[in-house]
Amino acid sequence: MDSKQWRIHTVTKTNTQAVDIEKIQEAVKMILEAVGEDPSREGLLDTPKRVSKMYAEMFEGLHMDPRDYFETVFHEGHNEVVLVKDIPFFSMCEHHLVPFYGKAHIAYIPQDGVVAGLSKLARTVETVAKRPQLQERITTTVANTMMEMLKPQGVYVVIEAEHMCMTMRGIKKPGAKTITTVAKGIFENDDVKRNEILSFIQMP
Ligand SMILES: Nc1nc2c(ncn2[C@@H]2O[C@H](COP(=O)(O)OP(=O)(O)OP(=O)(O)O)[C@@H](O)[C@H]2O)c(=O)[nH]1
Ligand SMILES: [Zn+2]
Repeated sequence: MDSKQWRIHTVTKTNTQAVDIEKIQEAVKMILEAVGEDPSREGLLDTPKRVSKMYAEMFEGLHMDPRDYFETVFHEGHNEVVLVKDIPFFSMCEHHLVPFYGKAHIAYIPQDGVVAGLSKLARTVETVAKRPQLQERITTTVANTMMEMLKPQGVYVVIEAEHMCMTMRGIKKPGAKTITTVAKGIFENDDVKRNEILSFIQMP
């Protein structure tokens, strides 16, 4: 691969990865031609470039590791529920490459009082969502990352989303919501605790 074909796309302060911008541009041009458009008409001239930048941004999570966010933790002696709810996210369905979007809710119960910075939960969702994805996999990856890095007593992740592949094409059911949950640790067998979290999530 000619090194000029690769542009460095900075995704974090410490982690840089190459995204093949030129290849995305060629592919977008080919798609435009294939659907019967003229990529050389004025309005479309910069479209491959714009789309390549957009894809680099929308898929930047491929080059990031959400585990990095849990390198800093706090010993606060708090061993009760922590819930960050209504975390908005946008992702791309890996089957159709169209968006799905919604809200993630992450609850955990710390072990030995070890808590994470609240923003790190939202950062984890953001990073994992910015990959070609399935909703189930986002839910599981967020839960597994928290369990591995924070070693809490338990994690409960709830994600609700609308999939554009069910809205604008195919079955065309706008408004249909998909809810996925993953319960780990103490939440696995404790429906009282899970219901407590669900009631907090439903609070306005
Ligand atoms: N489980 C799961 N399925 C998804 C997700 N996003 C999209 N899908 C589904 O992926 C499936 C792909 O089905 P296929 O039959 O291979 O593709 P298709 O012919 O385009 O399917 P239709 O959408 O039914 O027209 C569809 O049923 C989508 O609704 C997701 O996050 N999780
Ligand atoms: Zn889809």
